[in-house]
Amino acid sequence: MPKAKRSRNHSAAGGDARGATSAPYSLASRNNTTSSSKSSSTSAAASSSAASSNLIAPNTSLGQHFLKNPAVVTAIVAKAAIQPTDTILEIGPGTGNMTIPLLQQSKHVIAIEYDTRMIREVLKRVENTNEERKLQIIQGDAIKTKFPFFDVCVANVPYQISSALVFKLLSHRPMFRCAVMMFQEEFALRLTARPGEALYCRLSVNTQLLAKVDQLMKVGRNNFRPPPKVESRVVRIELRNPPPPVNFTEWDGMIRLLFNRKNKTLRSVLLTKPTIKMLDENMKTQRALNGHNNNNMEDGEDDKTSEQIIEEVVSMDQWKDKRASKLDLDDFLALLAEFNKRGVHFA
Ligand SMILES: C[S@@+](CC[C@H](N)C(=O)[O-])C[C@H]1O[C@@H](n2cnc3c(N)ncnc32)[C@H](O)[C@@H]1O
Repeated sequence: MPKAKRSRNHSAAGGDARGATSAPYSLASRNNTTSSSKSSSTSAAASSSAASSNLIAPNTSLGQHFLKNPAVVTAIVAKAAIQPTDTILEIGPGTGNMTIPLLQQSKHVIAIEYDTRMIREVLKRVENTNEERKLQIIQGDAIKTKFPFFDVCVANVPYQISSALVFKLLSHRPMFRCAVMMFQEEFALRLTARPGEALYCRLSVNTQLLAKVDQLMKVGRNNFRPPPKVESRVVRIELRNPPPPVNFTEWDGMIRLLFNRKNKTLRSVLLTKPTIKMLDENMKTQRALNGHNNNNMEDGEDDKTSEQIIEEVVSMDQWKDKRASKLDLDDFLALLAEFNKRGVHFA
């Protein structure tokens, strides 16, 4: 998987600035032409310029490791199960190795690419083909760009933006059908890691709370040009619909705290001075917002400090000596409900 530094150095991109704004590119609009004037073109023409695209010097600081094995491209696109009516969002099309088959199978592809050299290459590959009118390219940083409506997302992106991209997709609305994404192997395995596994982390629980993730295939480093240092994997992400009935800010506040030291007991993570101070402040704010005698709180709870409440909760048989690294989603949901019921809030 691409392992580049997520550089803010715009000149390193070999293109225009990675600005906060993003700009749409489209050959159809640029040339002011319509698809009907391209009727003699074929899909084969789109693929034929693949060889020339391979001459572009990859900028590895932008994670430019291009998929060079057509069988892998075909397999990834097949896993996306694209319908002819679909709008596809492709993040980081690079020289267009996946963009071309995506265009051939869908109604519309919107690609977000940071490097203008890549954009020119993709546009060149579709010029005068049947696919040209179906492609829209937005130049910019995918993390800063507002995503358009889409049915399916396909992406092979640098490792540095993987986490931000997953979180962006998890909160994207309206819900999309699925995202088929290539990641560095370890990152992909974190997404599906289970309690007790070494890679189980905040990313695992947040992702699994909001989505179903399937490991689809392993992709060896030699399928890329240039080969990255590590192996890659392709996963499918499907958002849970409806989403779980939990306040995500509250949830993530607790998960972040517990996974800071996931192998320590809940007691030793939560009963530290800075944590108690923070939870006391949250409690004061909540009490002020709700009125001191909060009807949702159990009798007598509103006189206790957060330290007392934490002490009581982590002493319960259910939570005694438990560590985040071994708890599953249901455990975390029950723990959060217990704290919230007693007036302890993490947001
Ligand atoms: C690993 S290459 C993949 C290229 C192509 N999809 C393929 O599989 O051959 C990643 C692509 O993402 C682009 N990229 C890197 N950071 C980006 C960002 N923040 N936003 C949008 N595109 C980015 C790179 O310029 C590069 O073209």
